[in-house]
Amino acid sequence: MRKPYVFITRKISREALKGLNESFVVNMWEYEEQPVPRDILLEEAAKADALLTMLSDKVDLELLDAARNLKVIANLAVGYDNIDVAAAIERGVTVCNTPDILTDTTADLAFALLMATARRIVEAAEIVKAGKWTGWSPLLLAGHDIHHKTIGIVGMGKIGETVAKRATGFDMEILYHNRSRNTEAEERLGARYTSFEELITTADFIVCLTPLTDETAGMFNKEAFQKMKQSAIFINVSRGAVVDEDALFEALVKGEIAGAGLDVFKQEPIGSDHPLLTLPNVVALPHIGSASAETRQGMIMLCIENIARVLYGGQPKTIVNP
Ligand SMILES: NC(=O)c1ccc[n+]([C@@H]2O[C@H](COP(=O)([O-])OP(=O)(O)OC[C@H]3O[C@@H](n4cnc5c(N)ncnc54)[C@H](O)[C@@H]3O)[C@@H](O)[C@H]2O)c1
Ligand SMILES: O=C(O)[C@H](O)CO
Repeated sequence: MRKPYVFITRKISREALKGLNESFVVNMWEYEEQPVPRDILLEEAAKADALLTMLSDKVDLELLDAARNLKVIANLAVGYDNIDVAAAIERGVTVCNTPDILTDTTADLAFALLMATARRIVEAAEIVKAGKWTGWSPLLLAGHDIHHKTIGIVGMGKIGETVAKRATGFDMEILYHNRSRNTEAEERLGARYTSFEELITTADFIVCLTPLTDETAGMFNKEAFQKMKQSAIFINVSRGAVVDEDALFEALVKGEIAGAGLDVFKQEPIGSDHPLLTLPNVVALPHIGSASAETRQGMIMLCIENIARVLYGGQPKTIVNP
């Protein structure tokens, strides 16, 4: 009998594959930093019973139509905007993601990015390393306070709520906007539900943690930035396409908002000549929200477990139900 074929779209440790190797034929793209080229992905998908994909792999109609044997896609991310989930389900393909396991790690990064942007940590560290620190002075690199300010979280799901928990330690007032009320966060963390409009006009820190959907694409546009306080700091750890980046650049240049901390971009990797990267009040990170060694290892093992479960005819641990 033919052994099921599993294709992994990025290099991961051979050690992690032990659980799959016994029963399945496993192949992987042997590069850690380069995504698998589209033509190879399509060829592999055509043979695969299971794919372990990255958020940079587009799983669209073309791929799904080529993937006649495909039973499961395990995406190494909680976000699954790179996958046409409806089309996959229609073809009987199970789609899995990695929720929960990355929640605390991503919330840590979101809060670290907020702090780095508010307190100008990256700028300050660069000045010291470049030998440009000429001495202490009263307003040298004076940033914005975080404690006792108002944080507004757009997308109060698992990570949003965990960022809110961190904000309580800084005595912050917590506002949130979500598709539905999160009464647990209201009771446990004292968070207050507001409209999107109220949140963006009153918060000192606006943190986006929604998934990327048709509804959220471009939600942070020119109008939204114009409504924010001039002292507001915008943090995005969701997906780049929730932001109109030209509008964000304009808002920063015109002083309509005070700064931005961005872990994600519309085009990844962002070009080194992108206008946003020229601004000192932008802290830009290379999509590292969940990137701790422990969490990434946990995400990989969860994907492998999901693949094995589906190929053995069972239910995955974490399934995407849009
Ligand atoms: N930068 C990173 O490395 C990184 C890491 C993990 C997750 N993420 C992103 O963060 C997102 C959230 O992850 P999560 O685990 O908290 O997911 P989640 O599903 O628990 O939370 C998402 C929340 O967003 C809300 N939401 C959806 N559409 C909305 C809208 N139009 N307006 C307001 N709220 C809306 C949902 O109701 C939900 O509460 C992921 O989808 C992913 O895109 C990024
Ligand atoms: O959606 C996700 O999980 C991130 O973007 C990567 O961890």
